[in-house]
Amino acid sequence: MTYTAGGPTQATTDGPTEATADGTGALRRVVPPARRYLARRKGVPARLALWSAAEAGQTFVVGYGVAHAVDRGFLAGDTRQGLLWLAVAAVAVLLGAPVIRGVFAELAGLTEPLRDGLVRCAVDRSMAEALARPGGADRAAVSRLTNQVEIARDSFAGLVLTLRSFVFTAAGALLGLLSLHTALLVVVVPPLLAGLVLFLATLRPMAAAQRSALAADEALGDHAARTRAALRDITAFGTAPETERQGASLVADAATTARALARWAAVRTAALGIAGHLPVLALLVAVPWLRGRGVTAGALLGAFTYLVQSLLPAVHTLMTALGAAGSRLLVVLDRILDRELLPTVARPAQAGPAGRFEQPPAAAHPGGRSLVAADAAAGYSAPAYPAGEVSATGEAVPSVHRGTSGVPVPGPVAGDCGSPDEAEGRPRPDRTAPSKATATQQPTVAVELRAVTLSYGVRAEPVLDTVDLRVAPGEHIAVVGPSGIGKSTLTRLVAGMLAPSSGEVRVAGLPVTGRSASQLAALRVLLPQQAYVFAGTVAENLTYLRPDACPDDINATVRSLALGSLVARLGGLDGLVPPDELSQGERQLLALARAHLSVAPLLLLDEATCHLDPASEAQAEEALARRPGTLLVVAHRLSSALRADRILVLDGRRTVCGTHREVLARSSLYRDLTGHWNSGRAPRPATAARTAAGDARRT
Ligand SMILES: Nc1ncnc2c1ncn2[C@@H]1O[C@H](COP(=O)(O)OP(=O)(O)OP(=O)(O)O)[C@@H](O)[C@H]1O
Repeated sequence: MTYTAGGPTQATTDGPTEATADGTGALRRVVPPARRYLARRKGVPARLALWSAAEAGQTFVVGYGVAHAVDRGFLAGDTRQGLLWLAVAAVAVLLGAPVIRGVFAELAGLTEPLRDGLVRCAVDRSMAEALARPGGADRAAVSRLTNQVEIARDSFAGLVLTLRSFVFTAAGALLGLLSLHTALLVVVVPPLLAGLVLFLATLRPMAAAQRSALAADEALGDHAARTRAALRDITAFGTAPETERQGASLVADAATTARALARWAAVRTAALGIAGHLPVLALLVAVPWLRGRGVTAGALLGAFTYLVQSLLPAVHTLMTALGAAGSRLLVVLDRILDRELLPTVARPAQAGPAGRFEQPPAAAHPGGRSLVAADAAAGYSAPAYPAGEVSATGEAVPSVHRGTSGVPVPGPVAGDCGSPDEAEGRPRPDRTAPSKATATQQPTVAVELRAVTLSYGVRAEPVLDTVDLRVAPGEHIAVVGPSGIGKSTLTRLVAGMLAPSSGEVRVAGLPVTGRSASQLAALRVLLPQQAYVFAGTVAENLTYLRPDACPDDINATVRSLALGSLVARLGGLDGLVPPDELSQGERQLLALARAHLSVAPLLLLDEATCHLDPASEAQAEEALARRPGTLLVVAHRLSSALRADRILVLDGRRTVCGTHREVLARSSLYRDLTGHWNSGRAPRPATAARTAAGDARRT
């Protein structure tokens, strides 16, 4: 499949890398639209400032009224004046409600248009992405984006409120200090400014670090999710070490970015300490000096009150809000506004005449594209998993070509699975690997197992134990045995996808262990139970393993497998295959036809006909048996076993091979199996069979 661990890494780190490189990427991108946004709403901040001033005045009047009611009224014995000042304070309290309402109404004038604009962006992007991957639209993306919009709106509102409160509180506190004594400002302002400057200096690198950490986390998550989805193909193509290496590298990236973020967080904490606590300390240390300059005890007490009650909490809130909400806002805005990710929004040329979005070229075919094609459209076309679909039927293919229909179809990976035909973008067999002609000329044995033992773990009981087998070229072999006995393991060994723990496996006279994917591709085709087809034309699906097949060959295959009606229903050989709309059996038929058309001298069918009815299975197996070459079939029906020249009964150490009559005579397990197949009951489970074998070995 297309999934490449390299792909996501590249795709997701491009932006962050840029942002990290100069530390200003996100700010540079976000500031111009933010300026334009505010410029269009100049009146709103001004009105907000007026309401904020009124709010500050209201707060001042409440305190002022209470103080005078006490000092000039009740304590001075003038109850009337005391009540009058209290009435002033009460009016101020009552006026507080409309003032707060005014503040929030103006705030909404700033935040709600922002939200609307961002929602529009998010919807446009979702539409663009849905058009770019028909049938594969990521519905969760819409919810993710709208969630991000809410985050942006809330962060923005919080920031505006905090900034506003800081400006008015700080101004009030500094004016208060100034009114008490100018010397107080000399002591308080330097550490306050130093902390603020240090804090502002951390903003850009911190945002870049946050973005990088986020991107690294996403790349890692993406890799994990895609690896999980591609496990089967990764195993099939033996690319686990490469996947693991890429995973380890992404983990290292995530750790590095998390450490960078932690370093900046430490600097920010230091800034908070300097601005938030140093002024109080400085004031304490400077008391003798201040007293010498005529600052009274009452003024000192007032200064401490201003610092502890107003200024420092305001600084703390500002830094926390700017640090958390500000960075978050920057990152989220940058993502939502990222034009690179908005193809149809950013490029009006793609809009249709009526202003409707036209489908991008990759989407110009009906739905049901395979994951391969969808991933490729999403940008993951850089191949990482060496392959050639050869081994695993039809689609575990890492790169995407455009077929003659213009539809992306899986193709080979340059360098590792045979050189692509540049003219047609089609796979070619590896010329260095033995061709069918040479393979059939040279070897007298098509498949050979020499004392093959395979255990999946060091201490695990062997699944196959010193198995010997020789299959002649052109022979048709059926492999039977209860569930879990090792039939698939055997096919994977013969296909070269598993290395034996001991012994040797040869195909066409050549050891398969250690061969490259392309060399193995020239030797055999393995069809697993789960048949893959990809979104492309019928012809592209059928000729994938033999791109140079002529129409006569294709038609002969279609006839041999009785595919005529299916092909006709799909619109002929040029009709498009909708993978999601085919039944399992139809998919198996297409995969079988593809194998039939291939020139590999050995076909391995691992229950590849299990979804076919007995008649279709018989037709397919007979067609594949007539095809020049050797056929090894994991049989799940007696009829399938009876069609073979010989039957290999896997039964632990008591594995037997021979004609139906021979194995019937020699293998109790085979007698058991045929009895069960005839009666339709489940055969004896492998574990029981293996326990019996183990018992036999021990005795
Ligand atoms: N990758 C693996 N790691 C560990 N054990 C495995 C692995 N693959 C298969 N096995 C074990 O090896 C044994 C044989 O499995 P295998 O798939 O070859 O059996 P099978 O005969 O094909 O079974 P079935 O008919 O159910 O497909 C089973 O016990 C299985 O659990």
